[in-house]
Amino acid sequence: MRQSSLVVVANRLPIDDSVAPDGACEWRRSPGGLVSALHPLLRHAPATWVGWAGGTGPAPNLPDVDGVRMRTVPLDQDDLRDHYEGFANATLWPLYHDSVEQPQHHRRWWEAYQRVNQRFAEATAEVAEPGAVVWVQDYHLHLVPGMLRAIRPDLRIGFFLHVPFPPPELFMQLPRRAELLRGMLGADLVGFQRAQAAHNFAQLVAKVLDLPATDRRIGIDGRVVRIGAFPVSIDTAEMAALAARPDVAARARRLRQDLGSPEHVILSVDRMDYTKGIEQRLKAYSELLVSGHVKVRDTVLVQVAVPSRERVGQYQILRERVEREVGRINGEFGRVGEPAIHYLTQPFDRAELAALYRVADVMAVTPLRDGMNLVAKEYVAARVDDAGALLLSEFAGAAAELPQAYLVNPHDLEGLKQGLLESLHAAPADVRARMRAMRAHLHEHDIRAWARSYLRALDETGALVDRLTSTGDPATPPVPGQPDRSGTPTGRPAQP
Ligand SMILES: O=P(O)(O)OC[C@H]1O[C@@H](O)[C@H](O)[C@@H](O)[C@@H]1O
Repeated sequence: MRQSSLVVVANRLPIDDSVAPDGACEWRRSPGGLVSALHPLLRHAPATWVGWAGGTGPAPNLPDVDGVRMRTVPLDQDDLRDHYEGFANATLWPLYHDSVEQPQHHRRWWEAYQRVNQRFAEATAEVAEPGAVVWVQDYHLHLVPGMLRAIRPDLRIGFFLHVPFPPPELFMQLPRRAELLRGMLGADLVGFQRAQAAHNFAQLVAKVLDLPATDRRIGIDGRVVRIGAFPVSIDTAEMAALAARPDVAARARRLRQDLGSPEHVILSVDRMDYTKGIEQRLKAYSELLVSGHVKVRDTVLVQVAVPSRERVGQYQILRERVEREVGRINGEFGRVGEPAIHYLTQPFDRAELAALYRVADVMAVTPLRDGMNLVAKEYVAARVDDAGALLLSEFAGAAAELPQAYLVNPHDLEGLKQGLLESLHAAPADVRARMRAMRAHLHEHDIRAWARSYLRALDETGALVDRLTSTGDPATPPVPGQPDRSGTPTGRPAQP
């Protein structure tokens, strides 16, 4: 078994399968996301990515992807239903997003969650070389740090949560709250998107486990676990380069014509998820049509809603409701060849997405709760022309970093309507100034800065990151507000 000095562990492998022209199955690196973030670091390691390849068959033996080894963890039908669709996405996901849908609790789901986490921990233990750095990602794998430490105490283990971490009042509902917290504390560093989440975690650890905890450090079993905020980001330069391509700019012009050359284009791009506030946004738009503040010929809404977790009941219900509402609005306000809403459920390739971003005068990103929301950041990165208004929910993690967006509370229907109108009719100079400031922020705080700052904080000696970044990639200075190697926050803290 080949072993690696850096191991990333995530529920999904960073690859997609597609069918080659000769009919064979091909695996390709998935565009965007975490893999783009880590790739520049991983390729110098050598590194292994431990994850699920999708589906429920036997684990495929995958080739290295761009120099990164793939270690597949199989899930069977029961694991898929009880671990992924059950405990991860019908218990934790709604609970962590303010319980906007009711979290469900089933003992069978918890058993599957433990079983699958143990499988991930064992696979990781096999591929990590002595003293390796292991970075565990997200809410599907809360127990892995603890389980892994029990097998391999020599490892340096990090855990990062991409979604919000809820306040104690909500988390306390979990029947297995103590086990989940203990699992995370198997790590040396627990990272969150926002400082508030780290605070929630420290409070819970003190309350549920009776351990000494501050917002920075927790003592357990004679060890110190550090906690902190590391807001995740995107590959800003890649998105900007894509959006600046002449073919993408031409495609954007064409899209505008295809939309009927309206005065205003509003765009929303979401996974079909009840946390994204799609229904609230449609209601606001529909009321603006009724009151005549928005007219179909002048303004169009393009709503991309890519189906997600389709076997989970709450997602099925949402899709039906969204589609009924889109149909109603188009029936009532559209005309032949002029729908009020252009509704698309297909996933887009990156170039088409960049063209859509470039055509959007207003990008409406209004989730009810979101760990970060990378679509908001992608839109900003794509606006190389400094145009375009970002309408952003206060409840997206991104709002703390992009205060120049037009911020709204998506639970407040009148406020949402007001925000839409304000961003639609904002003075071009104001729009430009805001966009420029947001682009400058993302230029500095990109995904590489995020990965490096996290790994620096995890690997306190700095040996690993120095080795990874000494091969051509210029070292990035610590990100303001995030811990440096000594765990000391630097510069301006991320806003709450
Ligand atoms: O993996 P899924 O269920 O298709 O969801 C997409 C992503 O949704 C994100 O918001 C989660 O934090 C990721 O971990 C997840 O991969």
